[in-house]
Amino acid sequence: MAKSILAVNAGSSSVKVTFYTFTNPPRAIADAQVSGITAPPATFKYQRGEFKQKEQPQENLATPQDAFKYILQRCFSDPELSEVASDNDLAYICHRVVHGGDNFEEIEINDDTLHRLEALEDLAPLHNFSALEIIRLCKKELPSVASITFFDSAFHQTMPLHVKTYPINQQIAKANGLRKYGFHGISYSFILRSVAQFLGKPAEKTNLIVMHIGSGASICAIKEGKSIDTSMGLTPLAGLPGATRSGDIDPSLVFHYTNEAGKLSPASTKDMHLSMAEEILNKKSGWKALTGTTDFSQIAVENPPSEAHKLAFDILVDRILGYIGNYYVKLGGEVDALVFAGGIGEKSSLLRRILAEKCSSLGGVEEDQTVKDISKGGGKGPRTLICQTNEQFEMAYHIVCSRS
Ligand SMILES: Nc1ncnc2c1ncn2[C@@H]1O[C@H](COP(=O)(O)OP(=O)(O)O)[C@@H](O)[C@H]1O
Ligand SMILES: CC(=O)OP(=O)(O)O
Ligand SMILES: [Mg+2]
Repeated sequence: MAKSILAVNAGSSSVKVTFYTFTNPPRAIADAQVSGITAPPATFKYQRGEFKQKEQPQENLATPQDAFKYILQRCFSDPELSEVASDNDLAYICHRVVHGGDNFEEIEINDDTLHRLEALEDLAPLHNFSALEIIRLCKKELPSVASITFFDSAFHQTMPLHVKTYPINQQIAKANGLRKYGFHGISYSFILRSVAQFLGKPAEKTNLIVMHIGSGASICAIKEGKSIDTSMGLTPLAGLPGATRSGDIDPSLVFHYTNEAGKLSPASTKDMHLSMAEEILNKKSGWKALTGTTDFSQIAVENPPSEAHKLAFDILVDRILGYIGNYYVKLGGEVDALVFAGGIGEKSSLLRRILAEKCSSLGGVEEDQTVKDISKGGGKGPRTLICQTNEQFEMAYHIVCSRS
């Protein structure tokens, strides 16, 4: 039997895993995810063909590594999933790694490349560490299978220099790699291809404003198939707020957070070496700080349970609008579509409706297909689309295209 591809997407609140056939295009054999890692109890969802299952595991799945181990054990022990019962059935494992630094192409993991990626761990504190833990686990538990990493940041390498550059001392910036990188690029790459196909245009002639709104949220301006700007920066903290992230703030806020702030010693968690400020802004801010929940489905409701929930919703709408206006102007008003994606972008019709209403000045802005048209406005202005993004597919597709 032909071997399969295992694609792993460790997000900040979820681990999504899909097994694919080694065919062009890859076909999903089974799909498993653990979501709500930051809002326990976590939920396990499993799909194999027509068979669907959803449950709350007894085990405490508090980290992406726990979630991955659990998923693997569930899939390998499913008697109906005969295609993948052990590492012998796998040709490749693809891993989404959020921060790739100056690596733009996929990388096959060996001791040397793993060390190089370990050097980037601090730059995506909610992501790279977990992805690398999963890679280390695969190396140990599935040693015969090659692990290939794909980088979220690679898609944004086309951003112009004046967009990528922070106006700080350039010697220090260059020596330390301090620039805008941008993330969610595997998702943007999938969305660009799917939406261009849907619109019947070549990707290299397609202009989009894409919103990937999940536990981490970002927006990307795509001109003629290339990223020209995106809201995340050196790290995924910049730009829009998220489940536990502040998004953009005045950087000086850090020095005024407490009277003691200047005196704090760095709080290094055992494995991640985060400074206290980084930890607060990455893990203790966003929806969690405002409302106590990281579950946006409790916030995006017609009658919010508290003023704080309403405020959280209004903040997200306001920040997204700021970027849409910015990118609409940068694209010279030539936008084929505004695209909603990511857990919140795909599922919250309320967020989409409010944003569409507020974007009506752009000329008319408004489920189980990959791309769905929800435009209103009689053909004036950009169309509004929902795209069910699929980072696992994107990685498997690249493997099939480049290695078969
Ligand atoms: N119906 C819904 N309405 C609003 N938000 C939702 C809904 N369903 C899921 N979400 C939110 O989507 C987010 C997860 O998005 P996802 O893109 O899967 O996250 P990750 O960052 O882990 O990849 C969570 O914050 C969850 O609360
Ligand atoms: C980059 C990022 O924030 O990813 P996610 O939304 O999957 O957490
Ligand atoms: Mg994600």
